[in-house]
Amino acid sequence: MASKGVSRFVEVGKKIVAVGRNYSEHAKELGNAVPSEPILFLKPTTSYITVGRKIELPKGATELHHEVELGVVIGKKCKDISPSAVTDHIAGYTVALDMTDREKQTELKDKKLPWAVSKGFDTSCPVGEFVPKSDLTKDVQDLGIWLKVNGELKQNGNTRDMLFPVADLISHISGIFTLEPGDLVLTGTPSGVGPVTSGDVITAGVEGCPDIEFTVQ
Ligand SMILES: O=C(O)/C=C/C(=O)CC(=O)C(=O)O
Ligand SMILES: [Mg+2]
Repeated sequence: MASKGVSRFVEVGKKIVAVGRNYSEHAKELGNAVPSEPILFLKPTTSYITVGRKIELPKGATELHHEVELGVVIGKKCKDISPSAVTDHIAGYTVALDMTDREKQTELKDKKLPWAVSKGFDTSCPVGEFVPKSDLTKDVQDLGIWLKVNGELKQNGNTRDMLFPVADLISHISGIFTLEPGDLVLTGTPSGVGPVTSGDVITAGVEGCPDIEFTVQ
């Protein structure tokens, strides 16, 4: 468990819950309406990799997209908790990528099918070092969040622009899925998502967390 400080990396618990379209500019750049409640999906824990591993292109993928996200690591069981109780249930934070096979996702969306295949393939959830919440000196809703591909800035946002802030998200999720210690919540990506290909180097950061670097195999 990350909260026990065994590893400097996040050691993901039983699940990764991801939030979609949580920044209006990102919802709009993909031609989607701004949601009226959080859109949730799950990524398998086998999608999780830490620094040193490579992101693998899923078989047949022609449009693998980067999405940088603030990751929230759960510290205490959350079931039906109120927004005001959320901070007490968080262990800490990390930088995460929600790698997405965008062509596959579009195909699935068109057929009104779930996104799992496009979001949950092996290596689709690169994650950085664990930052205990006590080490984050800034407001979690005022953190710069950015991503570069081969040194070129592609995403540059701020967590203040989340449609549903972390406290509301975790409270909402806890009414549906019980969150357990070590579970990781990906809080959505700001605008600027785009393709990467074999050999590309992705660097990304969230203010207050160590930057990450991953190469696409
Ligand atoms: O609806 C779409 O076309 C795409 C949505 C996403 O990929 C959602 C996210 O994962 C996100 O906003 O972070
Ligand atoms: Mg995402």
